[in-house]
Amino acid sequence: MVSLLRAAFPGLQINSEEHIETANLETVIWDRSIPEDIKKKIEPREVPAESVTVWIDPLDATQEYTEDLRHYVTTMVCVAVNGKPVIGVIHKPFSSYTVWAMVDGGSNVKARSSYNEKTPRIIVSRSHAGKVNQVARQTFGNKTTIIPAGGAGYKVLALLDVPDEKQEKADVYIHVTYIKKWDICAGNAVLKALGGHMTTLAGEEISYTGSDGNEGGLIASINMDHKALIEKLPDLEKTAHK
Ligand SMILES: Nc1ncnc2c1ncn2[C@@H]1O[C@H](COP(=O)(O)O)[C@@H](OP(=O)(O)O)[C@H]1O
Ligand SMILES: [Mg+2]
Repeated sequence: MVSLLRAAFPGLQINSEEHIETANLETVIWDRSIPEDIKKKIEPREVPAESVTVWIDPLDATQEYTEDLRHYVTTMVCVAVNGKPVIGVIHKPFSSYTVWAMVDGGSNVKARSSYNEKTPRIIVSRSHAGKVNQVARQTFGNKTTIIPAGGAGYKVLALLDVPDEKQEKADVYIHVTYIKKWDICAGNAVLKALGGHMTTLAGEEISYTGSDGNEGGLIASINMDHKALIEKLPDLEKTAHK
């Protein structure tokens, strides 16, 4: 993917979790043909190459992959323009399922028809949990269901209408520890394109340019009052997280 994008669009800033020496990159040529089903749904837009940052996570849920929990694994690509997430692709390689969405441009996925705002099911990290269980219970009470799961891509898919029997469903995704932008940009773009939100725990938009880390934690929701969710979070948790 890195090689293909570098060859097709020289000059783009491409940040991938996989660090490959440029000299070792096999050149993959893309003929620039876009599948018809996608072409029908998108409006091409021209932007200066300098405004674009691409974030690639070749294997999200690495820890779970090593435990043979393959349903958590995704591969993600995100295109940000001026730091704003615009195109997100989340691919589940082991069920050959792909979600894509473009802000103001179309998608192949939608939100579910209802979400539980009062006692939401919260999906959280199973391997980088930090204090997330405590935060979720403090915010939504002891009755709230906490679903530990692997992968940031998987957890965003849990908020959507995804026809994959191994995909759990949740109402809110919360992460309290440090996380890399290639883990979250695609999910952020998909949610934004569908009218949802992914912000830091303080409610700030995450900028997908510059440094590769997000230190403010994250909360993601769709078809909910996102601002009200943030207001419910304990103040202490809204500050920097490492
Ligand atoms: N504190 C932390 N520091 C660095 N990366 C983190 C992190 N917490 C989560 N991540 C990364 O975010 C992704 C989702 O995490 P989780 O499954 O715990 O929710 C994983 O990506 P990778 O599997 O691509 O490394 C994980 O490594
Ligand atoms: Mg990842």
